[in-house]
Amino acid sequence: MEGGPLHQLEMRHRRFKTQHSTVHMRKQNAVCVRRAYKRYGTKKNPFLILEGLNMTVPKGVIYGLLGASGCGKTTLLNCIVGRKRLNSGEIWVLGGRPGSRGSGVPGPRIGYMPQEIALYGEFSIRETLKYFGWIAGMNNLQIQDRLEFLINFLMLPNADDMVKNLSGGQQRRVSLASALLHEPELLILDEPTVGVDPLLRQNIWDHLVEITKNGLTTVIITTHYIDETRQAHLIGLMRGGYFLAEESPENLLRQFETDTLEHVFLKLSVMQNLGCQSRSTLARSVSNVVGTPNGVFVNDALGVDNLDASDKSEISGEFGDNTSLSGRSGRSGRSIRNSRRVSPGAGELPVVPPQDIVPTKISDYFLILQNHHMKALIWKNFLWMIRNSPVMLFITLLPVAQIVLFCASIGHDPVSLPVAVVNYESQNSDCLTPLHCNSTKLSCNYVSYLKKKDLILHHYTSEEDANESVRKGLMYASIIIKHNYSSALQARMSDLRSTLPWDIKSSEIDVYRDVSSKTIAQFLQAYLYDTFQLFIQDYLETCDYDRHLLQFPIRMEKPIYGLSYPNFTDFATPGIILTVIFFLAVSLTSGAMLIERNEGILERSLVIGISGVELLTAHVVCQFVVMVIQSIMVMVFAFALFHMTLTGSLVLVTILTFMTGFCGMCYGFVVSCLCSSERTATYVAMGSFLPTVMLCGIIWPSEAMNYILRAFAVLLPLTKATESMRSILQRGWNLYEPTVYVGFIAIGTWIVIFLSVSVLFLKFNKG
Ligand SMILES: Nc1ncnc2c1ncn2[C@@H]1O[C@H](COP(=O)(O)OP(=O)(O)OP(=O)(O)O)[C@@H](O)[C@H]1O
Repeated sequence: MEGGPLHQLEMRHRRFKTQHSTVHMRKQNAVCVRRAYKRYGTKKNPFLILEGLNMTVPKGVIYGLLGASGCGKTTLLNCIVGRKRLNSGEIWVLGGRPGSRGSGVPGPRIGYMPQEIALYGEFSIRETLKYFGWIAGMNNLQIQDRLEFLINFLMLPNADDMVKNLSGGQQRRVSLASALLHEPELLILDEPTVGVDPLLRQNIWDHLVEITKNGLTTVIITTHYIDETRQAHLIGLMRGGYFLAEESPENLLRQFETDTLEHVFLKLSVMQNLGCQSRSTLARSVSNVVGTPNGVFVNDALGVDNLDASDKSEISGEFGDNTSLSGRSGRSGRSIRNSRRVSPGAGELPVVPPQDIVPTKISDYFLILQNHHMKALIWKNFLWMIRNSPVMLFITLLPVAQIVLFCASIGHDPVSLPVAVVNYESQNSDCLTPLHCNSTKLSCNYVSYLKKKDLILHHYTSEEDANESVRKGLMYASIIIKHNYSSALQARMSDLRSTLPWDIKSSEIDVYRDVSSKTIAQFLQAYLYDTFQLFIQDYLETCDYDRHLLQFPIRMEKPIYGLSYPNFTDFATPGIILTVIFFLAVSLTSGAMLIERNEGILERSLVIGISGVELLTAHVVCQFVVMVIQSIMVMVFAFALFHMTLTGSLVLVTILTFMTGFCGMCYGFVVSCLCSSERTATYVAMGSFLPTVMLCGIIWPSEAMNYILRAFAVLLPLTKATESMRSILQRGWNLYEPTVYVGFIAIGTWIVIFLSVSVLFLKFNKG
């Protein structure tokens, strides 16, 4: 350096003084991070990752981001690409704030290679690049050109090889190719050279040097191979939530008088650990005025103490200054903690300058779905379904299988019930004479009526033995008929007024039941009553009486709605159809979303510019097709094959079923937003399935429910929809009936609620 220290100080002071607009300067850089604070955990128990970090990446440089595993490099990159938000501080990327309207970030201006492979194993290399190319707005010809170049350059195998069949290193290279494909302005590569052989690693670096030469492309790269970043123009050494240095590799090596960057990092870390030095002192030891390829100056703290306060804050901001004067208050001389858990309230920051207001056109508000995005997403979703066709076939047929099982197994009258009979009058012998008015073996005639009811009768000789068989669980009931049954019954019927108590008692048939199964016990009771009624009316006719004399004197006329003999299947069918369609849509949607998210492809798609609304819409389109097929098949099986009652409009039933499936899809979106793994999503789906079945009046009338629960159950998505469908099916009601349209309104409201929650979640939940 020329001149004395005073001259140098003067020169530097002048240089700093010329910078008037910090915001303007920040926008000139490819990336500019100022006073970034990022914590995980809760406010009470925070885990601080970025602690007042400043970073400046001028345009057209390769920026090597170095730091120990877990120091927060990926977190920083995620904040830069707009996938995570800082707790405080500012980030400028390509002149705008990530995520702000008109910034283009996230968007195709960025090429992002995350640390994970983040690709679909079932797609070929060509299909993978086609998907990302389409999202970036490339046409097929452009994609093909770049594909050929990247396959050769990255030494990839055949373009039609499936990603899952590639080695780990090859998969990483496909991931790198996806980031390089559309030649973005800013390339963010999280450990691209892991598992790559040294020759190819060198080629990759050469390529990065090549593409940054014209100053139009900027690269931020993280790596664990510290010495490979010698080819970077700038290196940021990250430790303890901020940068120990942000310099060119040559300067770091020169200042530390060492041959390897590893040693530089080691020395800086040791110095930081000494803790007695302020960060400005630390930086003073390592920094000097350094020219970057674009002539941008970095990290010079020398002489800044002589500047006035306003200058200091500008300098610390503008120069990616890791001496961070503005963020230094209260931290000077503090040693880095081994555990970076900090007390609540740490990290109070100066006010961040206001964000520029980007003028928005009205058309921006209508441009929610971009054609090339939708084309790529829908194509990708259908391709995924085709590649997973066995699973998709299973999922598509599952509702049909369930409705078939339901129709075949639920709601029918139980048959072949074993019953013990002790007939003391006929001694269990077969009836030799038909029913007639003077019969002395009426009991035997009644027993033959019971046989017609498809009961399996077992004859016993004593009441004790018959009851014992019930006690042992062999029979559902024992029927005991007394010695003089016929004469007692005839006496009872001939003169009601003077019937003796003895005859009343003897004309009764005693039944001992096992009522542990309420349904069976009720059916058996009904069988015995019905059979006896038929028997006694037939008997009356043989004695020339009107058979209606012994009919229960309340007459059930033909029902206004429903069948004369209503069955449980008809009652439960609407709820079962809606529940099956709803919950299969939940599991299909949440599963697809979680696979997309957990395989990392979602993150990647969002960084390249896909919006939450586009993502949801594409899933809705693809899964709606599946749901429509499922619903149509379910209805064909329920109404055409199993002849479930359908008196109303099939169109209304179909629309309601589609809406319910759509509502299930939207709930699936919410579940996938709230759950981090498929296992948790399965628990949530299962956890909501049973309450829905129990509370929505599907298997038992809601009128029988506890009144508080009933008030709550009314609000659930399927309660009103089930009532509505039941009314269409059984009563033949139309849409103008309140019960019917309330069901539609209820399910529509839930669709809006679930969709809004999902869209808001995708929009705002960033880290
Ligand atoms: N979502 C999260 N919730 C809580 N802690 C997290 C979360 N993501 C990351 N962390 C923690 O933050 C720290 C920094 O993680 P990050 O992935 O940014 O580190 P890194 O420097 O990229 O590490 P590596 O080089 O190993 O990839 C780690 O201790 C990690 O466990």
